[in-house]
Amino acid sequence: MNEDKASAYGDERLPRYTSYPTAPHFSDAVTADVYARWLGELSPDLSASLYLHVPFCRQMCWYCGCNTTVMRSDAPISAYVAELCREIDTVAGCVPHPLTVGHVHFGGGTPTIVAPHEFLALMALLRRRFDLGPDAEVAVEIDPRRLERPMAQALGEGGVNRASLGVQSFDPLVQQAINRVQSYAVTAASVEMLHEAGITAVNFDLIYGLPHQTVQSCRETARQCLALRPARLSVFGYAHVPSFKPHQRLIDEAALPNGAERRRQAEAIAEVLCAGGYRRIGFDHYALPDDELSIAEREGRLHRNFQGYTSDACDVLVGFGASAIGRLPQGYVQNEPLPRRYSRLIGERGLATVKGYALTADDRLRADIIERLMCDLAVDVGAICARHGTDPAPLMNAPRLGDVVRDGLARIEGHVVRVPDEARFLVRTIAAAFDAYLGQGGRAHSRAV
Ligand SMILES: C=Cc1c2[nH]c(c1C)Cc1[nH]c(c(CCC(=O)O)c1C)Cc1[nH]c(c(C)c1CCC(=O)O)Cc1[nH]c(c(C)c1C=C)C2
Ligand SMILES: C[C@H]1O[C@@H](n2cnc3c(N)ncnc32)[C@H](O)[C@@H]1O
Ligand code: MET
Ligand code: SF4
Repeated sequence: MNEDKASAYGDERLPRYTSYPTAPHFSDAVTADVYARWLGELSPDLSASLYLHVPFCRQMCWYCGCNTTVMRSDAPISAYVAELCREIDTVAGCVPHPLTVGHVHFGGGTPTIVAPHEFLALMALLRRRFDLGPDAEVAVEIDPRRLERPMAQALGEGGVNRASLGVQSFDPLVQQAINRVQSYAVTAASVEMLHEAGITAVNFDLIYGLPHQTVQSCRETARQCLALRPARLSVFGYAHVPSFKPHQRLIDEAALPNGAERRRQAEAIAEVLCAGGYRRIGFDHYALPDDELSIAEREGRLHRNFQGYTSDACDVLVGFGASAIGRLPQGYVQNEPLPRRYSRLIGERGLATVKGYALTADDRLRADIIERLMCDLAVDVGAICARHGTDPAPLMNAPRLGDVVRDGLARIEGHVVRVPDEARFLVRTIAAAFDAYLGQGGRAHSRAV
């Protein structure tokens, strides 16, 4: 792989391909009525997963790119939980039979900001309205700075069996610069509380490319993580997009590492984690060899959804809450992102769909190719085209694919496209060669590395 080319590709702004087409291509043609009809058409043999979004935090981390707002009082949060319940009832009422659910994910924001009894009520409602098997995976995103024992216990009681903790960086200088002070002791105490509640499958989120972060500081954070032995880690490159996340202006741009430094940081974290016994999953996840994500990766059963890499092979993803995205066989739906407008829409109709996308045959083909490439770092375009009953030649002849092959980012054998390990961090670049909408979104994406 040519180093200069690799760094030029790494500086490109590209989608993360958590869906195809990506969210910027959704339109208001998909309304709540369309969603209700799509739900009504679901066949009983489909497996479903649920995503519930809680868009509140007690304090803003300056780097944050998630859909969240600072909420200091509890009353609006309780009101929001009631709206989530109304949405759950409405959706369940639109489906002609109880959906079989294998995975539930609470994301945010900080879902553990709700009161313990509210969380238990939400879980009880989900169990009443859906067919949640005894081995359903229930995962919750957690802010370790705010986790208290009663909530940890409620999570365990409610059936949570996976927790994802925001760690980001253990470096005190970096923590000051991002307005997120969180000692190693606080993180360790959260892990301990979760263990006591019976929740042993833990994920840590880390970020590189933050202000004042260095290769050395990234290595040190990764080493500290090893001591706590989470089953998984997600390692994201800081996406600095102050034009649509204005609080990111509080980040000192002069202290941000450049593209070459970001690449060294990502590689340093990978090196420490792999030396510590973790396997690399896709371009930004790491997992212990006996973790379900590692097993799924080895068996070619890895998938990609809005949370990133997953072993979840669901046919239907139902999203609840402000900004939540759903994926049905017919296409994507997205809820209103602003909590106040979300509340109003739920009050009026019980649904808050404002955008979406009806998939075409060509979208399904490209979505399959991009997902396999993002998950396996290789894709048999010939086999996927055969399944879709179409000719692989136009895809294999895409000019961008020729470019990345010429520059050593991918190899082609017959109709198989393979990404060599040294180009793993650039897999989005190769996936983009199969994206028919590339460059049409008009919105800023984050850097490829
Ligand atoms: C918990 C917070 C979430 C993060 N990302 C998502 C959630 C729920 C999901 C998400 N992120 C983006 C989209 C749009 C469509 C897509 O690319 O597939 C969705 C559904 C895009 C996005 N993510 C970040 C930014 C700045 C953008 C917009 C620009 C772009 O499309 O690239 C930053 C960011 N947010 C999160 C992560 C992990 C991340 C960057 C590494 C959290
Ligand atoms: C859900 C996870 O997303 C990551 N995260 C949140 N905001 C950003 C951003 N701007 N860039 C990269 N990663 C981010 C954090 O690691 C968080 O824990
Ligand atoms: N809000 C939590 C945290 O930052 C979970 C990850 S970010 C959605 O710690
Ligand atoms: S990173 Fe997590 S805790 Fe921080 S503002 Fe974003 S959602 Fe809230």
